[in-house]
Amino acid sequence: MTIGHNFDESQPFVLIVMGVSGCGKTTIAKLLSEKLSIEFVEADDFHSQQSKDHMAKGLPLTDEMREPWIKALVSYLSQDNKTSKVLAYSGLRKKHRARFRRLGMPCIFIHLVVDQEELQQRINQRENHFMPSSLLASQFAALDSTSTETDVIEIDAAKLPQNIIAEIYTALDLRPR
Ligand SMILES: Nc1ncnc2c1ncn2[C@@H]1O[C@H](COP(=O)(O)OP(=O)(O)O)[C@@H](O)[C@H]1O
Ligand SMILES: O=C(O)[C@H](O)[C@@H](O)[C@H](O)[C@H](O)COP(=O)(O)O
Repeated sequence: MTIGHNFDESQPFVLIVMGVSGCGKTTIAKLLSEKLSIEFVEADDFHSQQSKDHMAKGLPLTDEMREPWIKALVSYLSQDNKTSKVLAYSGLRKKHRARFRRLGMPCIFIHLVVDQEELQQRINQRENHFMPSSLLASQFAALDSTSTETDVIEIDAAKLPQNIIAEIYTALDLRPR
């Protein structure tokens, strides 16, 4: 999908790299922030210790538990609408994605799509992270489809990071830097 003609990179914007655990949100969002020279925001840094402990035990968050997390994220982003940011955030729930669209800054979602088998391997290889791969099934169960949302670019993310970045650049019609 190409939404480049609706996207003006000369004005402050928020790019939200989303998807289930292990799809590459942090990896791709960090690369984008470096290439675009804009702030990187990691949604995992906004979880309470209680939520992280809960997930580390193999228990999924409920929407009720996600609520303070979403509030903290939206509150952080709404403090500054003058500088662009790239956020790594799972964005599984449609009603939560809608909250970011009300920030008052153009907001584009990049949904990284990877199959469960590949994700399982990635998560098992990842070190120093609270999220176990046993939560993958519940991640897919919580994921509300993005296919009807016109500001979401769905990217097949089972490829090399540099190829994913190239696809995002094409979809958003970003200037090469
Ligand atoms: N495109 C990719 N191909 C292969 N491995 C990847 C890719 N993107 C990320 N990874 C690896 O998969 C693991 C999960 O990536 P991460 O960026 O932490 O995902 P997320 O933030 O979505 O949970 C990490 O070990 C990372 O190095
Ligand atoms: O890097 C990851 O594995 C995910 O980003 C993960 O840490 C995420 O924060 C949780 O999945 C909690 O949120 P959700 O249950 O809403 O995805």
